[in-house]
This record gives sequence, C-alpha cells and structure tokens, in this order.
Amino acid sequence: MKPIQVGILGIGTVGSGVFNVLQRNQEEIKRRAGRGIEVTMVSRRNVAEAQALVGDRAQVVADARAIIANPDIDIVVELIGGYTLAKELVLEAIAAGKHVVTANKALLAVHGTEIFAAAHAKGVMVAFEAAVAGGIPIIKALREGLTANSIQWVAGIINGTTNFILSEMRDKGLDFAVVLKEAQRLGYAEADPTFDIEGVDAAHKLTLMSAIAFGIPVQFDKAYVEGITQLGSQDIKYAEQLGYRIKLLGITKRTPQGVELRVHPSLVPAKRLIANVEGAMNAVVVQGDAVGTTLYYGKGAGSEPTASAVIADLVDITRLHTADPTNRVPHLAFQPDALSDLQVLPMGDVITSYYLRLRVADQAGVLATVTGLLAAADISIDAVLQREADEIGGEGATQTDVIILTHDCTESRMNAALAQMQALPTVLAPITRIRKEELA
Ligand SMILES: NC(=O)C1=CN([C@@H]2O[C@H](COP(=O)(O)OP(=O)(O)OC[C@H]3O[C@@H](n4cnc5c(N)ncnc54)[C@H](O)[C@@H]3O)[C@@H](O)[C@H]2O)C=CC1
Ligand SMILES: N[C@@H](CC=O)C(=O)O
Ligand code: NA
Repeated sequence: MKPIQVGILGIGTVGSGVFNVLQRNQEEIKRRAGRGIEVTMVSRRNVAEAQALVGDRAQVVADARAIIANPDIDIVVELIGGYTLAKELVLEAIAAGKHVVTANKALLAVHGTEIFAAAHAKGVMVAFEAAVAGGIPIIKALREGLTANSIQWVAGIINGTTNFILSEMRDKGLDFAVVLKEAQRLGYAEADPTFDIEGVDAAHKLTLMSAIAFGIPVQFDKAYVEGITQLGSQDIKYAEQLGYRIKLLGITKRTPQGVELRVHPSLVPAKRLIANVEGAMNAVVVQGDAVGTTLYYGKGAGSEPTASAVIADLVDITRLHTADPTNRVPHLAFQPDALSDLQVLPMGDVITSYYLRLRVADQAGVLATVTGLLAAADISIDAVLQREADEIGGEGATQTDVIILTHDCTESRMNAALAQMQALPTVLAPITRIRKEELA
C-alpha cells in the first residue's frame, strides 16, 4: 500500500525531531501502522534552513499553504505555534479534508471548540498528544485508558521550563534569569518564554486535560493562572525545612460546586513521587474512582520526546483514517453532543491550605496580632515557624520572617485575611502566599 503522506508546517525543534525519528524508525513504525508514513513536504519561512534539516528527502517550501493545497498530502502537522496563522492553517487544512496533528496547546486551549467542531463536521481527525506533557501519552491515557472512570482530579507538573528553573535554583543556587536562558538554549521554552514562567503554557495544557477528564468544553479564559516569577529562593528553602517542595502545578478537580481549573506554585509534601520530579521532566497524577491514583512521568519538552507524541498521533490516524468517523475516539473523549455543563469554579471559591511568609518587625506581640487576625477569620493554623533574626539579617536585625501553614479555607476568606495582615504597620513587605496541596 502507498505510504501515508505527511506535510509539516514549521520545521523547527519539534518538526526536525519528527522528521528524524520517522526516518530512523520507519520500518518498525510501518509494522505498527500497517503502512509506511512519509514526510514528503515541509515548510519553513527560511527554505535554506529547512533544506539543511531534510536534504533532498522532502520537498521544502516557504509557503505553508502549498502543503495544504497538495492533494497528495493526507496529514498536515502544524508545528508553527501561536494563535493566528496556526489557526488559519489548521482550519484551512480541515476544510481541505486533511487530518491534522498539532503540538500547539495555545491554539487548542483558546480555539479548540471551533477547531474540533470544524473537524467533526468534516469527518477528519485533529490529534494533539504532543500538546500536553510532550512525550508522555497522557491524552491517550485520559481519553482511552481511563475511560471507565469518573475522574476526580488531575494534577501535574506540565511545564518543563519552570520545573527546570525551580530545580536548578534549589540544587545549584543559580539565578532565575541564568536558568531560563539555559532552558531556551535546550529548546524547552516557548517562543515567548513569559508563557512558561507566568504559568500560561501550563494553563493551556491543563485546560485540555480538564476538558478530556470531565467532558467540559475547553475554557482557557476561566483558568486561574499564576507563574513562578514572584517566588523567592527563601521560600524554596523554608518549604524544604518544613518537609515540602515547591512545584508549579496545574490542578483540575471536580467538586459538587464546579470544576477547579488552576495553575500556581504549590507546596507538595517532599515524600510524594511528584515532588521529586526534577529538571525538565513532567509528571501527571490522575485520580479515578475505579483505578485510584495513577502517575505518568516523562519528558514534557524537547525535540525527540515531543516528536514521539506527534508520531504516535500519525500512527493512530494511519490506522483509523478509513474508519467511520462516528466510530473514532471523540476529540475530547466525550461525544460532542454529550458534554457536561459543569461550570468552572471562581478562584475565590476554591478551598486549599496555605503557606504564608510575612516579613515583620522583630518586636513583641507581632506574631500574636497576625495569628489573632487569622483566628478572627476562622482560619486555623497548622504550624508556625519563626526564623531567627540572624538567619535573615545578621546579629541585631530588626526584621524577621514568620512562616505560617494553615488548614483549609476558601481563597476569598484567605484574601480578606491577607489584606488585613498586609495593612499592619509591623508587616514590612508584601506577604508571600503559596497554596499547599497534599495530593493524596
Ligand atoms: N519545543 C518543545 O519542547 C515543545 C513544543 N511544543 C509546541 O510545538 C510547536 C512548535 O514548537 P517548536 O518546534 O519548539 O518551535 P520552533 O520555533 O523551533 O519551530 C517553529 C518553526 O516554524 C517556522 N515558521 C514560523 N512561521 C512560519 C510560517 N509562516 N511558515 C512556515 N514555517 C514557519 C519557524 O521558522 C520555526 O522553524 C509550538 O506550538 C510549541 O508550543 C509542544 C511541546 C513541546
Ligand atoms: N515550553 C514547554 C514546552 C512543552 O510543551 C515546556 O517548557 O514545557
Ligand atoms: Na503528551
């Protein structure tokens, strides 16, 4: 049988990985897929750069639309990234009856509803395993492997760049900016790295997992997003002393009031496996009512790990493209007409426990005032740690750090208490608040 013909729009870090792995493992992939899979066209604005990657083994074009217009191309792989052009190209490819594979989580988290609807109407597949946690087959696991379950929550380290930064800051005492540059050099970071460090990339991925886990539409605009730029190295150190690690987590949880959808730094008990996921590695914990807790671990970024997921999608499409579209696995795991109307919970209604760090004047009565405000707000305290003055400011320092771990309360109640504490004249700097997750 004639090989399936693939065109890559945007051959860069991931695209070159796809090209190389497909070449290297072509025989084995063919035995799995039932027929060969060949990249016959690639596009990149700079044709010479693309030619340097593929030689004469594929046709190189500057105009991505030339690939979509080619009737011989069966599958279009979108690896340009971004929202605007990528959206146009994906919709044009669908309209031309091509199946689409993309690693573009930003695109699907924001425009997924429109794109999946267009694909459904046209009877083509849009596959996106690479868009969440790179090489980890988490989409497959959530959509197919765990299909018997009522999924209760999903929590993950789903941004390699930020996990790399946090690990290197903790282990080597390196500066944030230095480690970010290294993550960019290694090909982990997004074209705009603020997406990584501000939590946006993780929120894109979480939005997709949430939709698949709970059968709700993709709703990136409802996600609570907080990155790691405000984290201080002293919080990483204090967390360690208290038996926790700080990780940027994406958490989505089903509650009777609605679905939680939030990305923020979190204290995780150091004894949890996920707390020990280091460097650019990703990990996702999924809690299902039947299966219990499951954990998925692997490389969430980089050329060949991400290519691994893109190629898995190419094989799936090769196996399934002749199947009746109604018999295929739905894009978001649930049938499009059976999505739930569960609402995303406003962040103020989310219940968690907290780590608070207050830089206060080192004088009698300060701690009592602060804990009194928490008690008045009905927020109970789990532990209090006061750093000795010489640990933060040397002998005779007039400031000290008070660290408080609280029990559960709503975010809105904590916000009100924080505003009161912040207004105290003895609180000398903005209070650090980090949410705490037991993940058990
Ligand atoms: N790098 C990684 O580890 C991962 C990346 N992704 C996603 O994969 C996608 C691609 O990422 P990378 O390969 O890292 O980016 P990249 O920047 O290395 O590659 C993108 C390529 O597209 C080309 N391009 C830009 N505009 C074009 C146009 N109009 N026509 C043709 N080519 C054009 C660029 O020249 C570049 O070579 C993004 O959506 C990214 O979020 C997903 C998972 C991991
Ligand atoms: N920038 C992303 C790349 C993969 O999605 C990350 O750092 O995880
Ligand atoms: Na994946």
